Amino acid sequence: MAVDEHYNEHGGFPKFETAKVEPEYGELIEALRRVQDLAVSVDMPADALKAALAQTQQLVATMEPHVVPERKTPAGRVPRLPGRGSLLMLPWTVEKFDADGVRSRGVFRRFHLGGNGAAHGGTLPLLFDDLFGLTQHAYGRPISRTAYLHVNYRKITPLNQPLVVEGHVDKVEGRKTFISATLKNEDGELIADSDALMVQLLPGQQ
Ligand SMILES: CCCCCCCCCC(=O)SCCNC(=O)CCNC(=O)[C@H](O)C(C)(C)COP(=O)(O)OP(=O)(O)OC[C@H]1O[C@@H](n2cnc3c(N)ncnc32)[C@H](O)[C@@H]1OP(=O)(O)O
Repeated sequence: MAVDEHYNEHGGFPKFETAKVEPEYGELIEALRRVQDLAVSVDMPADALKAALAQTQQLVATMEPHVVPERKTPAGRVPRLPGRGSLLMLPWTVEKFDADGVRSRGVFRRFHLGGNGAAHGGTLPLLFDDLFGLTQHAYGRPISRTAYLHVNYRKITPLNQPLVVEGHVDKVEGRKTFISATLKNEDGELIADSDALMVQLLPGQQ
């Protein structure tokens, strides 16, 4: 791989910068994920519901004064944390980040449930799309936008079982980066695969 001569030209994208956070930040994000797990799992009596509502309203009041613009929040900018500290991203951990590919490991959790014990189909493109962004970044390509993303669902995606996703750049043609990835279980069985086209932004493009 040769680092692209236009690497620093990210169209309208600013340069990605990692964030430094207090130790409690990662714990807070994990606690909020646990709340999400519970929110889709519980069936509470009225008094428990009222207590949970009051506590949640209190939490909102604590957090609300600290809202900042997109690139000021550490969410999504702490690579060592699962999901880079973003509540949107799958809470997976990157274990390989090289020009020849990116690998990430984790589980789909209760709050990713679609039905009948399987992860919601829409959570897989989220996993793949984020991996593709990292993959083209690791390859040395400027930050690009996904033009298309195709997923083949080969097997049911289980919850709470360690899985591994791995992607690599297949080819580059001008502004276009073609990337593919597989999602497997720890026995090496293929659960899904995906391929995508990412297009480098032109100056001023968002
Ligand atoms: C470390 C942190 C990393 C963070 C990374 C963040 C990455 C975020 C990735 C995303 O998820 S972005 C969100 C989802 N994607 C979008 O919202 C993209 C919306 N679409 C667009 O903005 C534009 O359509 C796009 C920039 C992708 C392309 O528009 P352009 O007008 O700049 O390009 P154009 O349409 O001229 O296409 C350029 C080339 O790509 C080809 N192309 C574009 N869309 C295509 C498509 N859908 N299928 C096949 N080919 C396509 C097109 O044919 C052409 O090929 P050639 O150069 O060979 O002629």
